Amino acid sequence: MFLVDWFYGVLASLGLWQKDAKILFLGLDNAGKTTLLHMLKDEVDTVVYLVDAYDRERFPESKNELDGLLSDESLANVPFLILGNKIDITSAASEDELRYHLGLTGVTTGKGTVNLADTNVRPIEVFMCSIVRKMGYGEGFKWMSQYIK
Ligand SMILES: Nc1nc2c(ncn2[C@@H]2O[C@H](COP(=O)(O)OP(=O)(O)OP(=O)(O)O)[C@@H](O)[C@H]2O)c(=O)[nH]1
Repeated sequence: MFLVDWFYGVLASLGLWQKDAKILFLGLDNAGKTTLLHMLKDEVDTVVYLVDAYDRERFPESKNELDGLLSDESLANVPFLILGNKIDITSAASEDELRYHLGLTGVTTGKGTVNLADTNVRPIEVFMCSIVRKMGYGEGFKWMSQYIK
């Protein structure tokens, strides 16, 4: 659902609305994907933020980037799904550890069905996953879907 909305947004902003197209943003590290995505963020209905839960060295960098997104006015009411990936690696960070390093302890809004419609609270939650093992992210997307109109 988020992908559909997101792609429609991207298509509209690129003048490709109602054209039959699937667009993939691909490129190596440092090619500029993130910068381009930042520029397209005004049409965004939800954000999925991926963190490598095994790469502890980059937690501070990941937190900085996340903080920047969370404080971006154009994303003020946008739900954030944080996916802590690579939990198939046994020494990957636990959910609590990841929450701590991302500054999310006590600030997430709750798993399951949580009605935030009449509040000013932005939905934000952490789900741990292993994308290669096809584990965990389904729950995250399900959680997120309740906040997409
Ligand atoms: N162990 C493990 N490795 C994973 C998992 N998901 C992805 N990877 C590996 O992590 C590496 C990076 O994955 P990518 O999908 O290329 O990551 P990316 O975010 O697109 O990276 P950039 O292109 O640099 O922006 C690859 O070697 C993947 O095989 C996972 O669930 N578990």
